[in-house]
Amino acid sequence: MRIYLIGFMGAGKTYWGRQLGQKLGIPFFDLDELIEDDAGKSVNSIFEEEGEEYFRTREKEILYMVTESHDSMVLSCGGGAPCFFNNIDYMNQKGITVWLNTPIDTLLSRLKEEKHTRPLLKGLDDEALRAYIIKKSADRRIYYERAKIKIDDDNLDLDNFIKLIFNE
Ligand SMILES: Nc1ncnc2c1ncn2[C@@H]1O[C@H](COP(=O)(O)OP(=O)(O)OP(=O)(O)O)[C@@H](O)[C@H]1O
Ligand SMILES: O=C(O)C1=C[C@@H](O)[C@@H](O)[C@H](O)C1
Ligand SMILES: [Mg+2]
Repeated sequence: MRIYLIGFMGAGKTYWGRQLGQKLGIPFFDLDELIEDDAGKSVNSIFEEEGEEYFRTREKEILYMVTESHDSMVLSCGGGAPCFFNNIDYMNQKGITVWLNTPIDTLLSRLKEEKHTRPLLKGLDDEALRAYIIKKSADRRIYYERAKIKIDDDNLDLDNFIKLIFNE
């Protein structure tokens, strides 16, 4: 069983992925962390030094590598991963895709604190950040909504989170 968590930056993919892997007793990976380990530098530095296009190519390659080498895993994807190279179709073929459709206000309050770790958010003040989140999440919706499972509730505990994924 492969579970792919997708959704906007700050949606909670890394937060939930780690807990889910532990609870289900299967390996957990974070795609951004795999890319960082492989490159030996942060996502920020990759964007700065190699550019976004290079990052997206590595993102796809590492998505495929970790998928092909694990029949069972939880993979927390980066916010843009499903939106490039038909990656969402690939993930749908290979496992269960789960979209964390976290409300804009929750995203905003989380991302205000963490702008510096996300290259696409650097330098945005609070108002510009809100506008960016609204626009970019609307643009990306066509990819996110192709997930097999959609989670709208941002106030769940782990057991209820798992029940939603397995339709219990
Ligand atoms: N359900 C939650 N309850 C409390 N805090 C949360 C929850 N989900 C996420 N957070 C916190 O919000 C912040 C952003 O979450 P996280 O890093 O998991 O986002 P992400 O979806 O992985 O984003 P990215 O696409 O940028 O990797 C983190 O500080 C995390 O601890
Ligand atoms: O939403 C995005 O495009 C991104 C999200 C992060 O997880 C990282 O993958 C990177 O900062 C880009
Ligand atoms: Mg993350």
